[in-house]
Amino acid sequence: MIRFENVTKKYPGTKRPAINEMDLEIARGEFVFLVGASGSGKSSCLRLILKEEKPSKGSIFVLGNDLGSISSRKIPYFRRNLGVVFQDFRLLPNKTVFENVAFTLQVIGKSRGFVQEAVPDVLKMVGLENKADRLPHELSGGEQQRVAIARAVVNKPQILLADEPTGNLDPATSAGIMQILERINASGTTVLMATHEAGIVDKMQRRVIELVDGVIVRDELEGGYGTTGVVPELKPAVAKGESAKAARQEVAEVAAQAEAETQAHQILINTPAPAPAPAPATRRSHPAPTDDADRVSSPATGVIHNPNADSLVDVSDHLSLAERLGLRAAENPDGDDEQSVGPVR
Ligand SMILES: Nc1ncnc2c1ncn2[C@@H]1O[C@H](COP(=O)(O)OP(=O)(O)OP(=O)(O)O)[C@@H](O)[C@H]1O
Repeated sequence: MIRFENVTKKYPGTKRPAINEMDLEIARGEFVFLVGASGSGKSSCLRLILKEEKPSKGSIFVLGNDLGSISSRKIPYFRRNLGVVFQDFRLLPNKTVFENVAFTLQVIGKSRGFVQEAVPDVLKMVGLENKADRLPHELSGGEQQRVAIARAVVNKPQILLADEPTGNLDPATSAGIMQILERINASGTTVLMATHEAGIVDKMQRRVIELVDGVIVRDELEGGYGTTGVVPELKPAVAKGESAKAARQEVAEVAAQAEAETQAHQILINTPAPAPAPAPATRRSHPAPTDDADRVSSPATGVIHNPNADSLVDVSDHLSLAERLGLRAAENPDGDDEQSVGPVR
């Protein structure tokens, strides 16, 4: 489902690569934590999967697509199979909960009937069915993140990428978010989550991939947050699951060795855990969603236009979000006027 083959990513002007000769395979339906110190390459990994960044070397395959062969014009279509959740929620401040979630579907041209059915369903799934008319600043941080998750999964993506989704939330709220992500995973969506939250990783006991300086140093099938530097560097195999199995064996050996040393020297080792706060916005009244089945966008004007409707919806202030969510191409490299937002295939 996701495969990295000898992938290196080096940003211009940097001395060492953010991702260094990485081999990785994630199968359909897995729940995978990406852990590692700040700067170890977690976000770079997610951006490469989203094709927000190109590898300097190597190949990346996602959902059967070789990302190197997807043209810029096709990227928004590719990204419709991927949901993304960020630490800072990235909601549209002047739109209600319903509108924030509906926006994703409207931009990709779903009909009003579809929107009216899908949005309440997904809001129910995240427990916000009674807050559909609230604006983001009228919600708690946890509720805002639940809206962001609803928005990410309303189009039933095959893969959900989450970059520190609990980073701004307290532990109890984070636990609620993790339950939602588990439910989404149980329904068949593959989840890849970058996190620093040791407590969450330890509790869930899912596959854990640990990065140090852009290199996978641990790939454990049912792992905890772990302790960077204790586990020796691994050479992950390309074949599915091989690296995880190898990691498990290595970890077991290291654990046995550590246990023996601990007994011999009577050494006690302690581990800590973190948690910080959220962000708000402003109000504007909102119309009911319009029929967007034939809606197209003009990258030049930043306006979504439904040729069958009387009105234009100005989304110029939302373009970067649409781009970020992969719903609209940032630019048309072919230089023609072909629209990058269109009907679902
Ligand atoms: N756009 C960029 N230009 C140059 N260097 C970058 C860029 N993005 C990331 N880097 C560098 O690449 C390395 C990996 O960064 P990345 O954001 O992937 O790490 P991370 O593990 O997600 O960190 P954090 O946990 O702090 O979010 C870091 O050294 C970072 O400074």
